[in-house]
Amino acid sequence: MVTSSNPQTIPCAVFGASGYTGIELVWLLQQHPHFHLVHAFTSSARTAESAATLYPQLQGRLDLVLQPWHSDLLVTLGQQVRVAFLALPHEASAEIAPQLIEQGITVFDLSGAFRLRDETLHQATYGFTRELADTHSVPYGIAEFTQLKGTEPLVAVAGCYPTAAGLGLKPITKLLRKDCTPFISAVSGVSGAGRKANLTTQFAEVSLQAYGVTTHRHQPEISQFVERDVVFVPHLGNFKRGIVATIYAQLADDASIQDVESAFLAAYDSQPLIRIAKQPPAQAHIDRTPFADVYWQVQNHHIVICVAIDNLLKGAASQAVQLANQYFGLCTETGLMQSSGVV
Ligand SMILES: NC(=O)C1=CN([C@@H]2O[C@H](COP(=O)(O)OP(=O)(O)OC[C@H]3O[C@@H](n4cnc5c(N)ncnc54)[C@H](OP(=O)(O)O)[C@@H]3O)[C@@H](O)[C@H]2O)C=CC1
Ligand SMILES: CC(=O)N[C@@H](CCC(=O)OP(=O)(O)O)C(=O)O
Repeated sequence: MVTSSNPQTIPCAVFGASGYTGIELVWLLQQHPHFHLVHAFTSSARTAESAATLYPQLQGRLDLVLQPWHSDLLVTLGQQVRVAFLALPHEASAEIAPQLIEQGITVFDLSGAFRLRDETLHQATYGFTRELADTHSVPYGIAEFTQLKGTEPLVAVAGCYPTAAGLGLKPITKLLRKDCTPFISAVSGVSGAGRKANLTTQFAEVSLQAYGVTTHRHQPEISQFVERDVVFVPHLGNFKRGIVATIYAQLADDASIQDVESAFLAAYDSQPLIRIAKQPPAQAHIDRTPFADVYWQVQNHHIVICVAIDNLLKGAASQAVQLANQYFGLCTETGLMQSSGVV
């Protein structure tokens, strides 16, 4: 275990470092007091390139060369690092994670490859199979609700929309009507789709619009976490980063406003990266921060919950670092409070 009185460093690597969540991880880990970034990898399609060539805003602030990943580096990597953060497409994570685990490296995976426990549901959602023997034992990482022993080989970091929806719903699920199906409407900035070129996320094409209605892969993930069916409708908005989610549900007849208040306070009072908001949170409030802002109102037995997060930080990179902090016995917010974002 690493503690602040025992300032040991933990060598780590980032995969997918040229992508949006990967470069955010690199930036967080470079400034972290306990993690030491030994390698940052791109795909094998690239040649070695400085991080500042791909992200000029880092020029003069980060002197780091991103290396193309080749599987012949595996054994050496196993001797060099203790932890790997994977910011890769789902199928690439599914392939690389077991190889890293085999080398004794603990993996924090930001993709959807290991989030759904049920193999049939995973296949129906993602369209590929996983080579991992026991997907049921992989911890699902929403940091405020995940207990890690520090011995798990793999942690499946939650998705961006599921983090927003889960943080809003999880504290009050026991207070809902048994037959209530919560409705989640959420708007994401375009960085949610990653850096690769894509017509639908090109600046001139984006106009606030719902997508994936009834088919989005985050519906089963949210449902698995809150342990009930949900309706989820994501929207793409014409802004760069952030998710603003609005959740509607019906409270049980015997649930009071005080019960709701107590449930949220019990869940979040001692959580430094959750802010109970006094007004509906805006994208600007969480932009480039590791916080989730949570707000609710009850009218009769209707509850509306609003949650805002930065998709690249609390929805991905800073949540992965939070989980890694917890894994190594550090305070959850270590190295995160001053995070500023790259993209
Ligand atoms: N964007 C977001 O808001 C969130 C994303 N996620 C998840 O995080 C992961 C990364 O997303 P994001 O950063 O947006 O994606 P990007 O498209 O921005 O980046 C993908 C990265 O993966 C690398 N890569 C692609 N294929 C391979 C491969 N076969 N082997 C090694 N490296 C490879 C790319 O390298 P190269 O540049 O060389 O092609 C690039 O560095 C995804 O699984 C995504 O679902 C999770 C939460 C939020
Ligand atoms: C705007 C946009 O396209 N968002 C992505 C979700 C972000 C993401 O990469 O999903 P994970 O959090 O599951 O990894 C999508 O709808 O697929």
